[in-house]
Amino acid sequence: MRFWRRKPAEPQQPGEAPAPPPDEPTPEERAELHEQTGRAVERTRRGFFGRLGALFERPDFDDTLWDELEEILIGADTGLETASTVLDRVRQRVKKEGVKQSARVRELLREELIAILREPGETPPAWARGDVAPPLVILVVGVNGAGKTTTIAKMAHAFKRDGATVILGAADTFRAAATDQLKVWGERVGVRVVAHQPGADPGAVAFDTLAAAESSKADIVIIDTAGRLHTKSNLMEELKKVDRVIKRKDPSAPHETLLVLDATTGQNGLLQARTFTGAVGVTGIVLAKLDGTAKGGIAFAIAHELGLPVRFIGTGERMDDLAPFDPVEFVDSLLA
Ligand SMILES: Nc1nc2c(ncn2[C@@H]2O[C@H](COP(=O)(O)OP(=O)(O)OP(=O)(O)O)[C@@H](O)[C@H]2O)c(=O)[nH]1
Repeated sequence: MRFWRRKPAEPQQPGEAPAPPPDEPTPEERAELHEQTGRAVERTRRGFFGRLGALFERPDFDDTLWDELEEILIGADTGLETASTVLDRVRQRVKKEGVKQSARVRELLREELIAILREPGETPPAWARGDVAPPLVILVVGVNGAGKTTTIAKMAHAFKRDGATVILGAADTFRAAATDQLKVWGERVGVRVVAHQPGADPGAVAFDTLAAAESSKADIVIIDTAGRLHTKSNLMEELKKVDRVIKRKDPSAPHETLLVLDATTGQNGLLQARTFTGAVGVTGIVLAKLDGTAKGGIAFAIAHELGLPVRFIGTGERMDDLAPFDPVEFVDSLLA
């Protein structure tokens, strides 16, 4: 699956054709996305959404259907508010259309689940749009252990595969191990890592990473940050500072700020997300470890309650185990 798209050269003459629209995925890429998404939601599907099959097997339905649907959605960690919204919308349409067949309810449920995931809007991420002059800067935030470092490595690997030169910035200077871990991944992926001594100023690391990207004409910069939550206010101040340093170098950057959430923590992740979005302008979510949980319904809560798009899903521990998030693919895999 192609992730990154280079900014086309500026048109030579005024009036010359603008950049072409993003490439449509090839049938092979579609198949790959389908396989990866299916694998990532396997547990959620088996755990909760699998029960939908039996519900909709009956040709008609009665009022108990709504309670059962609510139980399934909440069980998968969509949260009460999001579950109620989806089901209210389905119910209204059922009433309006005078639906009698459960197969039609299933169709409406599918449509409303997709609509929820599309609520944050459908603007593609900066790396896929091809409208950012390099270096494209991605700031990555999230609590320790969420899967930040692994996700950064996976992203770097994917962008590199697409032909981009990538530089990583180890701005989690709080833990020496974090820098070491990023360096190990950098070597494995084959991308440069800019790092300072433990305890150094994370802003200085960000600054040097951008400078290195500029001088080497890199396409993409990904900056790792600290994620200790026990000194929350310090952490948020530190993140704000990193963000300011980046903006001083390039006022349009960071072009994306991604919050990595551990999908296995379900609704807890939502609370974390609120803390981070309050401090830095998060533009998207990465749901790491989606393959390891039956709580994949959290994706609906993220879209509906935070209004943030999910950009990537973690589908396993290997370098290739990262997939772009596709609302239709996601819902169809859950309902399969
Ligand atoms: N199954 C699965 N495991 C994952 C995924 N992403 C990360 N992990 C695992 O989750 C653990 C934590 O990942 P890290 O990348 O070290 O997490 P981090 O947020 O950088 O944590 P710190 O380095 O402690 O800040 C590792 O064992 C990863 O292999 C995923 O998508 N699926």
